[in-house]
Amino acid sequence: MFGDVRAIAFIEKKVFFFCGLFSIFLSFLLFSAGLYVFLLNDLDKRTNMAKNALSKHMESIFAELQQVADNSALVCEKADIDRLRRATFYSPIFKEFGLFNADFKVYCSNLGAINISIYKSIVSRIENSEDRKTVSLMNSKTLGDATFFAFYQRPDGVGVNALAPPDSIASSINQILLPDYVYELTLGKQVLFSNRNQIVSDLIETKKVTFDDWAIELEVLLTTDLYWNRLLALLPWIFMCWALLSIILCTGYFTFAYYRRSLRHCVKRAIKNNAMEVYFQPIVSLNVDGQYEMEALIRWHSVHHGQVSPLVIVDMADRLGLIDELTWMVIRKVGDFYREYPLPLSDINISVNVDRHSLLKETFAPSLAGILDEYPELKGRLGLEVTETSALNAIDLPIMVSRFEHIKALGIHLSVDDFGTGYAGLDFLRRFPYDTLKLDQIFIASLKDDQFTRQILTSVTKLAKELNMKLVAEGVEREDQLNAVRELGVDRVQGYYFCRPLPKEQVIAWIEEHAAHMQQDSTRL
Ligand SMILES: Nc1nc2c(ncn2[C@@H]2O[C@@H]3COP(=O)(O)O[C@H]4[C@@H](O)[C@H](n5cnc6c(=O)[nH]c(N)nc65)O[C@@H]4COP(=O)(O)O[C@H]3[C@H]2O)c(=O)[nH]1
Repeated sequence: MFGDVRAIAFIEKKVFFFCGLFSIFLSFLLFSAGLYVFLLNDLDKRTNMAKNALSKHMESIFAELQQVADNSALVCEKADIDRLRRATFYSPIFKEFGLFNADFKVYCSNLGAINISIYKSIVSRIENSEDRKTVSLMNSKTLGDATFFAFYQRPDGVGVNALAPPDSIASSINQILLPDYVYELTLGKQVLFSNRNQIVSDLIETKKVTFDDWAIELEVLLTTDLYWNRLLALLPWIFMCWALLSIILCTGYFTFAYYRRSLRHCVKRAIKNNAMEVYFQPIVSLNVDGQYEMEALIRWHSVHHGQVSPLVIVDMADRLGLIDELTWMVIRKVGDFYREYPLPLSDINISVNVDRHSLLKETFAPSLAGILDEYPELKGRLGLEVTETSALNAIDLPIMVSRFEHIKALGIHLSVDDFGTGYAGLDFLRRFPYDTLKLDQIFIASLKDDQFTRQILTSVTKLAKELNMKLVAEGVEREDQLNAVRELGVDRVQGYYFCRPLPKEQVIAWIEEHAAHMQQDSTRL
């Protein structure tokens, strides 16, 4: 087994290279596509988190304003100014608080009494707002050009405004979005915060959310820079994935290759793909009629296992549960042979080997009838050779007899193959309607020198004649064997003496040559 694995590994050296190449491609594909999807999701998630954080921040801002408004009156005395100062001191973001009246005049601030009118555009926004709140970005003397203003007016007209640097609003979302994402926070048309100027690469995706209550818009940008930086950080993982995938792919490949090269799989595939060949061996008649028959024998040259013995094929097919498929394949090939050479084969019967267990199956005869319909040229010419490998029990015996009758009714000739090697006793011959008895080659080999074998074969020959069965001697290789079987009264001979099993074209050539010889012999007589 290990020798085989090493052989495969040697032949398939380049597999390592391709597995490695494919794995690295796959690892990069997995990680780059995965990262892309992850970042898109993350952008979505983080933008929504930022939106929630900003909403909460705005709520806390107005809660602060509401608290200051609740404690204020329409006066601006020292106590009021001190209160506003305290509010400023304790406020996390506001740097200035002011109070305004129902006419939208700011009359008091933490710096002292003042008198400033609120812009009309702001007034109308407060008036149009359901809960009388609004925010704005305006110029302020203390905090500069773009100062964040928040306004809240109590139902009785007393209102509070507060000023904060614009980036204090953005601070609530910085933790969520920075440093990964570039974002821009705008209020109306003005920018509260933006780090857009940091963008040096292309954009992959932009996500926008708006806060309709405050005319605030948040735009979060996913840049290719972030993508590549993250991918670079994932390099160690990509290499680990590459190594792992390479191992998995190579192991998978070699296991698969080993399995594909196993005899089991090769036999299975060859039967399924009809990839085996059938050779034909003539069975020559010793009578003057010169009539002969042929036996179809399976042959298979496997790419991985070379020439495989028919006995091994049959055994493996049996173990794989494909013995019937093998039989049907051989019979169909015999049918094709008749179709291809109708004239030379017109008077020749061909027999096929069949496993006895197949014959016991109820489906065997109907399937065979189906093939005979498919190949009418087989009718009356097909024979089956059955080897007796085990004794039939009392249950199987009557079943077998009825199966035999069914098969014979289809016009099929039946032969006992390898007679003498199995359990087929003389009583067995009387019970079954066999047409032909084939004497196993083991007897023929020892016939000349072994008195005992000669005696057995003499009585078997006698019985076969009594039962009106044809006799075939298998494995006749030499002339002395031929003379010995002739003396016994055997009328047909199969063996290398006449012809080895041949592929179809060669056996047709043999038939034509043999016919020519017969012709010459008969004219000489
Ligand atoms: N030494 C010697 N051998 C000779 C001589 N003349 C013929 N043979 C060989 O004897 C075997 C005769 O076939 P079998 O007894 O049915 O024995 C067959 C048969 O039982 C089985 N087999 C072959 N083809 C099939 C098939 O299609 N289906 C099934 N179920 N079994 C098959 O495999 C066995 C072996 O087949 P093969 O190797 O083709 O061997 C063949 C044939 O090549 C000879 O003069 N000397």
